Amino acid sequence: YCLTPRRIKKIMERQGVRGPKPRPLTGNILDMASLISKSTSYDVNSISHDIVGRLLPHYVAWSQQYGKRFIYWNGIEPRMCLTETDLIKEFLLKYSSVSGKSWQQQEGCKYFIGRGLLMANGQDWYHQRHIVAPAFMGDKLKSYAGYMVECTKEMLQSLENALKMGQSSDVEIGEYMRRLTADIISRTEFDGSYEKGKQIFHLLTLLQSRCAQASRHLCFPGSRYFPSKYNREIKSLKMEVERLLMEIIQSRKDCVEIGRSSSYGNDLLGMLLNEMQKKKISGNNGFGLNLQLIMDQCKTLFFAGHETTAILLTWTVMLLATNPIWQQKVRAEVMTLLFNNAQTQNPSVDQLSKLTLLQMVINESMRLYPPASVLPRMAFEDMKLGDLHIPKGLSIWIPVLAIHHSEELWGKDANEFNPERFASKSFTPGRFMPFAAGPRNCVGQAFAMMEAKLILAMLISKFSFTISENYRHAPVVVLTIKPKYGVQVCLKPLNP
Ligand code: HEM
Repeated sequence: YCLTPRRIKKIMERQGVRGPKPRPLTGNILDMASLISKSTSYDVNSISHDIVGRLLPHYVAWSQQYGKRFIYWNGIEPRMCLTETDLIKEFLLKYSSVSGKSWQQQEGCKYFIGRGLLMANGQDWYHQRHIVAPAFMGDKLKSYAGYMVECTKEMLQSLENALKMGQSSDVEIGEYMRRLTADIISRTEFDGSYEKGKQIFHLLTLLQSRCAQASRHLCFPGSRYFPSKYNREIKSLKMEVERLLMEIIQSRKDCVEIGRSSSYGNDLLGMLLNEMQKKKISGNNGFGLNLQLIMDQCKTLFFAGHETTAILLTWTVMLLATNPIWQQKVRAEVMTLLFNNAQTQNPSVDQLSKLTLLQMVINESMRLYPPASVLPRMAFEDMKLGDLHIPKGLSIWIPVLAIHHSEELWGKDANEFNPERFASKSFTPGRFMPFAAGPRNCVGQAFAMMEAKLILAMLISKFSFTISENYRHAPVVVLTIKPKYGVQVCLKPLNP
């Protein structure tokens, strides 16, 4: 904990990479916290997308002082900021097998999502990825569209009801999107046991917020053993989540064992259980899935798969509400291609890939407000990256938000909403990476895109919307980039 970071610091300093002076144990965490609390203490005056200084003030300050490459300390973990796109590409593509999630990241998520795909490393990650990835491809992926359409119809109905019953046409769309994406992932994972799934995910959301609060104290080793209020609550929530998950798993196993069913089911959980059974039969227990890992995977997919998409949808609605011309263009495209000019109520899922304007708007939304604002990865071996020697143990910190807003990479209008920039498909990889890149990119990318397009298309075909006078533009980072006070929009049914 002491000698390795010092060795890393020396190696980097010899290569001209410097940074702010760290304090014992907490490193630069307190400096970052103080800069962020100052920059986010006020709302943004107008709806400006120039948000890097607000959300990453430490990046702005240190890159101005120390240059593009600088090193800072997240507690006892040294992190090097990397913004050069060719080096990022090389790092994510070439070194994915010898880099991964650091001890600190794993420790922060241990009680919450455990060692599922998102937090796994090395061979363990490789085997998990090969089990999970097929669930998000081809026909399997298409089979989830039914859940998405069904849940979205319910959400649209509840929006209509809220408008009928309420005094005003204002709704906070973020809360609707959060509930909708949680419903969708809950059905995709647990199909028939979906109501119990919702209960599990409610507890998991509580667990996530407790872990986030406790992670502020996780800057030094051993802190998770303190019998603090957070740690006690975290343990009891974790036990309750796992008890409910075990109940679902056990009932599936019982059905197969007494011969009532020949498989564990077609949902995500069924697929993981079938895979575990296959491994058992072939006697390959080395990388087989055990029950703890299946539970961790269920939690991981819920965590990684609902909030990110809900945030993407919420910011996209805000952008369309403030850009009526684009809203109209997207509506026209959706009505023609997906709803056959209102002759059908059900969207034709096969046409989703033809919605180019909607895809451009979604891309622009993820460029301006990338749900994952930074990508941290640790080097597990010494490596050569361009002209740099990266020592084992150094974390590479990729500030996705800053790269997405860079004038050098996107031009003078980098902070403006202009979906037209995505009209040509040839944008350099390394400068647009909402889903990361390389072998360790987002496994649910295609699922998220299908879900986002279906939900936005169905919403825009039913309602027109403008931004409410009550909306206060105040993006903040709480794991993802969130609107602090939600996004209030005025909805108007298109066919009252
Ligand atoms: C707009 C929506 C989404 C965004 C922007 C997003 C973004 C990302 C990013 C940036 C990563 C890399 C994180 C890292 O390595 O530090 C990632 C990984 C991951 N995502 Fe997503 N994601 C989205 C939706 C989903 C969905 C819908 C699912 C599943 C249902 C999902 C499951 C995962 C998993 C399991 C990983 C870990 C992959 C691995 O390490 O091999 N994501 N996502």
